[in-house]
Amino acid sequence: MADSDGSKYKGDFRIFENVDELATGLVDYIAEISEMSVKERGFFSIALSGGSLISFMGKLCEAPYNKTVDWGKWHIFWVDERVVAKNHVDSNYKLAKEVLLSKVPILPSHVYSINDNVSAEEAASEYEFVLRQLVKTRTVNVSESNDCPKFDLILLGMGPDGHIASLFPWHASLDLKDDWVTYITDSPKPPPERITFTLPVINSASNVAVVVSGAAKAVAVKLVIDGYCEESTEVATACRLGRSSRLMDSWCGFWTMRLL
Ligand SMILES: O=C1O[C@H](COP(=O)(O)O)[C@@H](O)[C@H](O)[C@H]1O
Repeated sequence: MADSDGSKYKGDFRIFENVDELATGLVDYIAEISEMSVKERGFFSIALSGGSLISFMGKLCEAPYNKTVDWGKWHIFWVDERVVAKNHVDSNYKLAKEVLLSKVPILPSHVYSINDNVSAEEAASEYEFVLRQLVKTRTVNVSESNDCPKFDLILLGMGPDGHIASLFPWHASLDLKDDWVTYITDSPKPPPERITFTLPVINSASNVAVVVSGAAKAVAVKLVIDGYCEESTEVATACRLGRSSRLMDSWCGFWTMRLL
């Protein structure tokens, strides 16, 4: 498997019987990468999406993870965020806070949420500025092949239309090469105003997992799997899917990519 700039990825598909087993598989995977990153770098930088993925992460608040995970070393970011107040029902931050952040000893200063008092454009540019500072101090690692941040782990969900983060099929934001964080004001899924990491940042992470469940997403997952079989393995694949007539009934699992 090779990315467009020649980077190599190793990945696998993990399929589960039900969402409870999916949640266990996911938190085992997260705990393993957290341990490895803390051992190697002294930090664990993780970027979260919103949506159903976050509910699965609730298992991290249970034993043994609540005691074994080195929470003090976690630095938490958002791959994408809706430009709404932090206490708004659509806020990805609010969801993560309720499910995880308020229940484990993560340091508040290690939680990098967006500025919800400014426009989408300003929020994206401020978020990129914050990221640039953290890359300078290597709290977030840097990619060897470009100057992008190299998160230890990026967790993505996927919509039925194949969107990941707030990168929607055929949207111009998919083609951005130099920005790390961008904004959109025309999201096909409400709310319309969002900020999102760009594909170069997502494709530079050490590890990426795309977590998907439900019948509504089966078509999109089938296309991703076909894409993998054809050796087209960028995360971008998921965004460029569109629709297909080849159906699977449902899907419950996640697929991983590890930068070699
Ligand atoms: O709008 C969004 O949707 C996707 C998928 O959400 P899900 O609830 O269908 O799992 C999510 O990954 C993204 O972060 C979010 O902003």
